[in-house]
Amino acid sequence: MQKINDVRDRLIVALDVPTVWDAYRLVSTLGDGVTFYKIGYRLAFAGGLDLARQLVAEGKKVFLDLKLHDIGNTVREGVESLTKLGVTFLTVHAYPQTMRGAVEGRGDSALKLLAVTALTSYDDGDLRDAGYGLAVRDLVRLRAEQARSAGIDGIVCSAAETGIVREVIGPDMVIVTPGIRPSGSAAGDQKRTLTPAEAIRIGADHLVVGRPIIRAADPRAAAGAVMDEIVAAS
Ligand SMILES: O=C(O)c1cc(=O)[nH]c(=O)n1[C@@H]1O[C@H](COP(=O)(O)O)[C@@H](O)[C@H]1O
Repeated sequence: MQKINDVRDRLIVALDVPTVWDAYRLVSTLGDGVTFYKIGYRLAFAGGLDLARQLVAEGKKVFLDLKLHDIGNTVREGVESLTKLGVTFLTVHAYPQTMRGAVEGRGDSALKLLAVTALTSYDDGDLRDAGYGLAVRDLVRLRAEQARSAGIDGIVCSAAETGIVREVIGPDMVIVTPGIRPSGSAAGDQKRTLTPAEAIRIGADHLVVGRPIIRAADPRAAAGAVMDEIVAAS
């Protein structure tokens, strides 16, 4: 498992809010208890890249979740541009050409690339509908192997696959798990979910949590409860 010096870094809160203003309000509500934020489609397309720079300047860690996927050359050039933002993580889809392009673009910068294996909203039936002949666990395993060969830094998967992924990637790559649901919270569109405590016990390095925190009546208390679970299970 990766060495994480500050246990707070194990929780990544997804800033899936409509505006930079909403994001700032949330970051200020959550305060020092949350050190790591994810910026995805919603904010990235609404001023989120400048926000990423700003959060980094304020000492927060940022996971830029752009899930890049294109021909290798285009991915390489896009990743090269993104190395200048100072963010910690960037996602690409775990297709071999895409991952190789991304690794070239990352070069020896500090940016860490995460490969998204099988989205946590997918089950075996959804993969079949998308034209795949593999079950979720087999696809995750294959993509984790390909990510390791390509020189990717970490894997995004459901916490339920942490065991098989760790077996494939060894101790040095990081495992980041969305689809986290504290007990009693609504799954929404997520199909492969685990609780924060289960995810940590099974060996996930970082947990991504969005709606259970950002849509809670009291986001600070919700984040605190997730963090308490993480600390107790660590
Ligand atoms: O790459 C991701 O972060 C990601 C991969 C995945 O397989 N599943 C997944 O839910 N995510 C992201 O993780 C976050 C989960 O949010 P909630 O379902 O609201 O907790 C969203 O921002 C998703 O875009």
